[in-house]
Amino acid sequence: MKIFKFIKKYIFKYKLQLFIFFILSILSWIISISIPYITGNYIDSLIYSQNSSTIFNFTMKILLIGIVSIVSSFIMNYSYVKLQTKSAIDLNLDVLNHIFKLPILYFKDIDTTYLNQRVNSDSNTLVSFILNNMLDSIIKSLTLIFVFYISIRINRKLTILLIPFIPLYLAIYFIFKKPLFKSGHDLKEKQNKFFSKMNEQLYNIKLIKLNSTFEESGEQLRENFSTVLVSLLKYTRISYIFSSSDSMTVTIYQITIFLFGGMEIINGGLTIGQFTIINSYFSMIMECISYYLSLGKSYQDALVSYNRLEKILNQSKEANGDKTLDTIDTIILENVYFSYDYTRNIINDFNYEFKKGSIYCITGRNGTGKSTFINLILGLFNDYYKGNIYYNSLELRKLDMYSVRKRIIGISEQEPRLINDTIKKNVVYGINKYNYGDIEELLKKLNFDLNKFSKGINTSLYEDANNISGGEKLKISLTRTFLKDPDVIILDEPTSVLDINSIEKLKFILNQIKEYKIIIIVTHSKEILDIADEVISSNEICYNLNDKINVYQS
Ligand SMILES: Nc1ncnc2c1ncn2[C@@H]1O[C@H](COP(=O)(O)OP(=O)(O)OP(=O)(O)O)[C@@H](O)[C@H]1O
Repeated sequence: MKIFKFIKKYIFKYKLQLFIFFILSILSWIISISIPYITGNYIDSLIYSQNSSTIFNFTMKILLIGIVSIVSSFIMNYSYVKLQTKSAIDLNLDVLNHIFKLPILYFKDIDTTYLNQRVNSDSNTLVSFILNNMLDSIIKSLTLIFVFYISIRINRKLTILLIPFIPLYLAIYFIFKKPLFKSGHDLKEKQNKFFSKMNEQLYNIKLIKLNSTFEESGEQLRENFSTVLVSLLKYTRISYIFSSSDSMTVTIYQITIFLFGGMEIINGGLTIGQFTIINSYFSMIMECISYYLSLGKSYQDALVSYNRLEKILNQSKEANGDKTLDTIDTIILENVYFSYDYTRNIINDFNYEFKKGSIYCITGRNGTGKSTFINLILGLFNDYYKGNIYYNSLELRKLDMYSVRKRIIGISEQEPRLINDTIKKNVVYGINKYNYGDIEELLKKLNFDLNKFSKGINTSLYEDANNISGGEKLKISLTRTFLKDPDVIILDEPTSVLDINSIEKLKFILNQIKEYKIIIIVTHSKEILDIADEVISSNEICYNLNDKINVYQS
């Protein structure tokens, strides 16, 4: 029931498809349940009346039913596929949307390919489970009632013989419930991890080539696969024992029907037509019961998926306030502390004021917290710091930083990533309003030679392809930052991959625009320090890296 509650909003969104699917499922059920009855009566009328019009009527009926059945099952399947795919993708995107808003440190120990795989397969499993069973479970119950009723009316003794098999089925399900859930869960986890490992190998193709670690990579995959195989075999063993109990029961049923049904015909308690009706209806009863058995199994599979999605959705989103700003004039830090793991402070009682109209350079040794500091003032660590950070007079935790970052902060990262799209799309990524002419002008100002690219600004770029250099990537990211024309500009190591000439161009642009902006630059390079109004050493941010006594606890 909790799975249904969780999924219903995704499938009820597509009411028309759902309606068509339901109506046609019911039609196909009526057809399947009436055919044995019509056939049994046909056999008896052939035996007792020998009238040729009976044959004509029966064949016409079967032809009509056949045509209706073919057309309706096509439309039913078509609606099902549409409904299933759309609902599953909606669920998938909702979960992804939640993941996007989890604290950045959640991703520290998470394999994102694995996570993606997991969300996708779990969303599909859940939607399919509900769609396949929501109506089927009702139809199968109706079938059981209807078929029992007709069978009892035809032959009470034979029908009563079937009843003890029902508790037997239930007992089998309850015995296998836990092992099936556990082995199913284990298998899904291992499969997702294995595929993510495969993906990682392709992602690191350059690293593998440069170090010629082809054999080691293959070996790693094989090792990983062997754990998948162990889980798969265990799951197969348990599933097989579970399903073979089903076939065993079918065999016992059939023996019972043929033995007692045959005797009843000989003794005149059943006509041949009635025997075929009962025989077909008993097969339906078997189908229904084995459906309920497999429902138990697929419910356990769906429960695994539900628990895994719920675990993600129960993760709290990162703190993000609701106040917004139209301009930023100052960023003030008051007694700010930050630690990743509460064993060592990366930022230690830091106080500072950043004002519009100045360029600030943050320098310092590797690993001393410069990038951490940038992430902190951008609002990525809102759940983890102590002290106060004010934008104008509003504390960072109260601000809707999604909106502030989107509109009035521009960031160029140390290792900018590209989206797989054209140069133009990469430059305007995340920017709603821009002037097309400004793009080319900015690229030119940064010494970015568009003529080198076959289709100019419309050339497609790929993050992992080598059709663009590190410096060119950085220039795209810088162009995006300047095109946005934000109040705060943050550049993390902007000069590390730029040539001297391009550094001079960048400095020129920064000096030109600084009057109305707060510009913060993280740098190791001395070449850019001369444009700084203030230089902050990372030692000031964390004045004693080994200070374990003073570690703050949140
Ligand atoms: N997600 C994280 N979890 C735990 N520790 C982290 C995390 N990110 C960074 N650190 C640690 O925090 C310290 C500061 O890292 P940070 O990246 O801020 O340094 P940095 O000054 O920018 O270095 P660099 O000059 O090399 O870019 C490092 O010791 C690093 O190992």
